[in-house]
Amino acid sequence: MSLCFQNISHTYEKETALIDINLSAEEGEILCLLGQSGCGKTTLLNLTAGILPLQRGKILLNGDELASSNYHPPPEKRPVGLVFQEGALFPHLTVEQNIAFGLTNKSSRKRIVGELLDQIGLSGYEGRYPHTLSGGQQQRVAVARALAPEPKVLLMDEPFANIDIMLRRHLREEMRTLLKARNCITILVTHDPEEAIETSDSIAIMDKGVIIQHGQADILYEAPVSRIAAMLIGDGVLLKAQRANGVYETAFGHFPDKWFKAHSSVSGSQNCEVLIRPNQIALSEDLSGLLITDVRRTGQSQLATVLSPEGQSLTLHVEKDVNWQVGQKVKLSANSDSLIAF
Ligand SMILES: Nc1ncnc2c1ncn2[C@@H]1O[C@H](COP(=O)(O)OP(=O)(O)OP(=O)(O)O)[C@@H](O)[C@H]1O
Repeated sequence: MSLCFQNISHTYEKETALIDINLSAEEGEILCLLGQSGCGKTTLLNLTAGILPLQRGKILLNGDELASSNYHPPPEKRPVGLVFQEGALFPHLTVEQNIAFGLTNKSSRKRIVGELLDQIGLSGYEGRYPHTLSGGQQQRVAVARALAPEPKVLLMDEPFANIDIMLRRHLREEMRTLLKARNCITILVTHDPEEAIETSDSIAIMDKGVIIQHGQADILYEAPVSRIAAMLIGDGVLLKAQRANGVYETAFGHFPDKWFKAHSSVSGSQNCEVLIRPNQIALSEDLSGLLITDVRRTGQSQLATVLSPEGQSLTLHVEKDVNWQVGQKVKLSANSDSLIAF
């Protein structure tokens, strides 16, 4: 089974929300749409769910049309489940009635609800009403309700956004296990990079209605196609530079070409930005170098702030093998040839 978006574009009156989206996900895959507010994530979900009619392009499920510009089945006729930011459970229905809401076959109802309650860890909560549940429990019930009719596609729009951070991590793990067991295709919308990395199998990074990069988190981390992609996935700082004669001149020293990935070096002479991920740069003592003005030990690494001769500050994650101190003077060097520039 696969879900395929082909040449999807969408415009709201004057505003273009999606431009020529091409994307696909396979059976059992959790695909995350990651991007800043307003980049078009919810619009793509709504087109898939049937909340919005498709204006251009096609959505195919296993090769068959799920929707196109002249085929628009209503949401209830699509094999698609939907979970919103707020569970939106029916307040007057019990947990059991909420989960069973979309089930038509009475004989299998009890069994399906029982199995789902077990999987979401809420067995015994059948008769409770939504207002007596915590936020996390309500979201679990919302997911169970969406999964009960066994949709082929599950759409989740920031489902953990209103849940506190500790529980959110736990819930993400739980949901990933549940979704993998169900084997449906999940599209998860988030603007939280950590959630995208930890929950999904692949990530589509969106910006201004366009998918700028799609792939596994590690590829996106190591080889982002642009500064926006770089800053959306993983920690890092961007440092202004000018490249000339095989050297990137920065306020914090000269970075030679050999510190950079071969294919990602900016060519010729030009202004650019160097991406520095945690632990890509090492410090070494240099009495005529950059002054360390602050050091914080984070457990995994050290956050060291250095001052350029012109008074600019740069804070970097550096290895914790040397305990750097405020007042020491240092120079920067690359730990490997893995820097990239845009
Ligand atoms: N009903 C609407 N009418 C007009 N413009 C809309 C409508 N819905 C969304 N838009 C616009 O379309 C663009 C994409 O919106 P969308 O809600 O899809 O983005 P998003 O990435 O989901 O944002 P967020 O993360 O804030 O939910 C935005 O510029 C938004 O202002």
